[in-house]
Amino acid sequence: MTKINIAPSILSADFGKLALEVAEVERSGADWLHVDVMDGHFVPNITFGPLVLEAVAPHTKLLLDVHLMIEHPERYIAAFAKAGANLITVHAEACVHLHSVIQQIKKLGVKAGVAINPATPALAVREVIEDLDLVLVMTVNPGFGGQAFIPGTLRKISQIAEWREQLGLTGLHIEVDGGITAATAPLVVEAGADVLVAGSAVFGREDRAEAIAEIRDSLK
Ligand SMILES: O=C(CO)[C@@H](O)[C@H](O)COP(=O)(O)O
Ligand SMILES: [Co+2]
Repeated sequence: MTKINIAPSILSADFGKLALEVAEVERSGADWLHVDVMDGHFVPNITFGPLVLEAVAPHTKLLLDVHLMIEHPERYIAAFAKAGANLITVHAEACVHLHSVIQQIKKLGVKAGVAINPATPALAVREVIEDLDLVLVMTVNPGFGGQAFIPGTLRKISQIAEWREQLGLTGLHIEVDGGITAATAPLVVEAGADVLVAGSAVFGREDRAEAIAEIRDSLK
């Protein structure tokens, strides 16, 4: 059976006590920590940069999963790797030379992911899929937490899972991001996802252990 990883997104955490928030989701059964970087250009919202990641990194042993929603990600990859990123995901829509950006990430000894927006076809990752550690299928339009899951993204998850199977890419993760709750988690896992980002569904709840357990229980 495939292990399903739950990755709380710190976008919905209380930034005033970020280290405590991160420690709490780690104690509560999270597998990865999802770090949403937004630049106010690729997406309308602005979050944080490598300095905040560097401040968080010593407070957790969770895999640091950095989601770059920024233009020109190639300019910032080295800084995020140095700050402690274990996995860096760039958007296909933000990279003119996607293959080259993936190689840049891997040369730094960091795992590489490519994200696609709801309107971007799965084909956008097909030519590079064999070089990747992860494909991130956005299940909402990027920029904000707390949005509703877009059901039309399920067929893309299935398509990517089919390529994973056909090409024997057993180590390739399929991550989903946006609107993941105990209600939508079974649908995306059924389609082939194995990394579930959950922002508001975890940090929006008082009891984070209960929130993570509810998502896991929904998969039984
Ligand atoms: O990348 C993003 C948003 O652009 C996400 O990682 C959000 O943080 C997910 O939030 P929820 O939909 O789970 O509240
Ligand atoms: Co994200």
